[in-house]
Amino acid sequence: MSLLNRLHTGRPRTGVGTAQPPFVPPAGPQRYGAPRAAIGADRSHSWLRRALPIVLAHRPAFLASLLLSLVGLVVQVLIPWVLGHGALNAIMRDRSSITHYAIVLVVLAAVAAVAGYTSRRLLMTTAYAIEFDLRNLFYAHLSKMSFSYYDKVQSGQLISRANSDIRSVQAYLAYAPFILVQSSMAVLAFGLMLTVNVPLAFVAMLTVPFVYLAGARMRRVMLPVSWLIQARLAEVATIVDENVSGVRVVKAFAAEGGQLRLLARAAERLKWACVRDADLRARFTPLIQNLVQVGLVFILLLGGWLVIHDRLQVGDLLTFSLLVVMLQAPFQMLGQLIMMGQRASASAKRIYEVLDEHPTVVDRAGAVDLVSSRGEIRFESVSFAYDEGGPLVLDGFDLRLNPGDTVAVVGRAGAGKSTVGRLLTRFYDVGAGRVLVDGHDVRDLTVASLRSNIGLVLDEPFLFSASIRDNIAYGHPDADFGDVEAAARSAGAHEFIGALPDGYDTVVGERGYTLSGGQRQRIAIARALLVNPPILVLDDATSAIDVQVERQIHAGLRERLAGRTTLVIAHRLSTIGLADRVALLDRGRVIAEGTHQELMETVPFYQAVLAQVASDEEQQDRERAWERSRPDRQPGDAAARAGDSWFDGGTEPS
Ligand SMILES: Nc1ncnc2c1ncn2[C@@H]1O[C@H](COP(=O)(O)OP(=O)(O)OP(=O)(O)O)[C@@H](O)[C@H]1O
Repeated sequence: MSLLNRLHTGRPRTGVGTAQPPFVPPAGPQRYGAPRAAIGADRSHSWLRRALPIVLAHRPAFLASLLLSLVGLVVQVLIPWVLGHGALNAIMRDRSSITHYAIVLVVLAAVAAVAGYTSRRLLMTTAYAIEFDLRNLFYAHLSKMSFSYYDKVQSGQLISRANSDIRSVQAYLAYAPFILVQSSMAVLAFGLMLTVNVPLAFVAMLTVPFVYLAGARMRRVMLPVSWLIQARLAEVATIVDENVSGVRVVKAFAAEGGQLRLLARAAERLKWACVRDADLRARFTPLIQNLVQVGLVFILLLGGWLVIHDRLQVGDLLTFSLLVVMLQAPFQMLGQLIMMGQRASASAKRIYEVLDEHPTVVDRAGAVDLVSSRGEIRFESVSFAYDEGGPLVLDGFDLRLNPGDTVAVVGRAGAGKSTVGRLLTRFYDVGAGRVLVDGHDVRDLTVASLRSNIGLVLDEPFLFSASIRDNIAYGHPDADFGDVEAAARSAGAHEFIGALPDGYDTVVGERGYTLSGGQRQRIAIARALLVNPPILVLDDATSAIDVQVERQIHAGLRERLAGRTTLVIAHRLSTIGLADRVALLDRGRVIAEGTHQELMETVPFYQAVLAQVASDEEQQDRERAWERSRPDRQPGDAAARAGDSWFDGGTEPS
């Protein structure tokens, strides 16, 4: 039994089923699961309120941490109070009581230490759990977004939002309540002051309204700067990302200098924003922190006067001075909290900008699964533009493929050939008309089931930094080695893979750049064949393969294509040979259909298109010759690099 047939057994040949229920994370400990909560959907709410469900999802550990921090705090505040009393008692009344007070102080210090450690440990764990949830949420959202979204965004922007923005939101969500609890030390200290001397307690707090005013001003001026920093961090990330992904183009054009200047300019702009931020911090932070010290001056003045006039005990004055110093730490933290809050607010808005975008291609209510398609495809009066109100790429496009047909779509460059394949797979939805598979509008089918019935091979295949075997088995990870090898043979890849140092275990470099363009394409064809889809779309899938090798691949493919519906987006003369029928595309519609021979004989425009294709091929041949002469294609290097130990500091979770 062939691989093709084997993979089909056990499933009905054709039909539709009910839509799959939404993904439910597996039960049990959520170590690597879906995020525990989502960001609030109401955009009119503040960023903090929208983020609250994520924090609340970690309530037990979070509350325990806050409670312990409160315990530690109360004990810390009690220490000066006990000290003041101890001093007073020992000096004025009973000297022997000093031992008793010393023991109480040691016990209090021990309780404060244990509570402090445990609360911090719990807080850190919660902080990273929040970060984990935020990042998963962000990635899960990105994975749902449609192609039209990725057409517009820069990957550097997304990377920066997934990293530094999430980090600053996490820091605030986790630490703000902790800092607020710590700041309640000020309230406790004030309460104790009131029990000692009421007028003196109010004098100690004289400067607090000024602290509030300075804090409010600081918040106002820091928000735009925080936003600017995050935006410029993303700008730098984008340039670095483009330089790394596009390093071959940069080097081919000897444009390193220009790119460095571009990066330096972005880094300079980032530096300016950071310095502005530091300047504002330097102005406001000491002001907020030291206003409290001014209170100490008033305590000493009034307290000293009261002691001299026997209206206050020396021990009470000592307690007061210690309590005023205790006020300082919360106010220091308050300054920090304001800064963190401004950065988190800017970052949250940048994250929400992504999360508030909705995918345009989604499962409709009542969508059904396409199960083992027969492979009947129809495009009916399809019109499509990439941008709303933009030029129509397809305009009244009609095409029919019966089960088992192999049809090539041919047209000038930019005529819309690849767009036809993208509409079939619902990378985009049609503007008007319908695309039908087995008689079902593709919009009435679940996206996942539709795509699992279609194998798509693109002219620029993306390979992952993994072994060749894993790359081929990407869509079918459980496939046994025999099937992987059979798919590779059909794609004409087996021989060159066998010649690599580690054969199928050879790890390819990022995006598969350690292989030639033609080798990458053959692996991509094998990857699609292994999934064994009833429908195959070959979008210029052999463009980088020598004509000789392509002929061999065609022989293997023909065997595989039998009984399967194949749409060939043909940019090459030789590829057209794979098809039984050709559809000629011009100005968004099919203007002629027939065999290659019929069109050659009867349609002069077809001849003109093929003449253009031939001239493009010559250019591609020249580029391929250059690619072959590149010195940086060393498959063995990638394997060696992949074997490098990158982490020695512990055991990573598997
Ligand atoms: N993601 C996109 N966003 C906006 N316009 C696009 C997008 N992709 C393609 N286009 C435009 O749509 C038109 C058709 O593109 P398509 O890739 O389908 O043409 P093609 O016939 O396959 O071209 P080629 O033979 O050069 O690969 C082109 O004008 C192209 O500029």
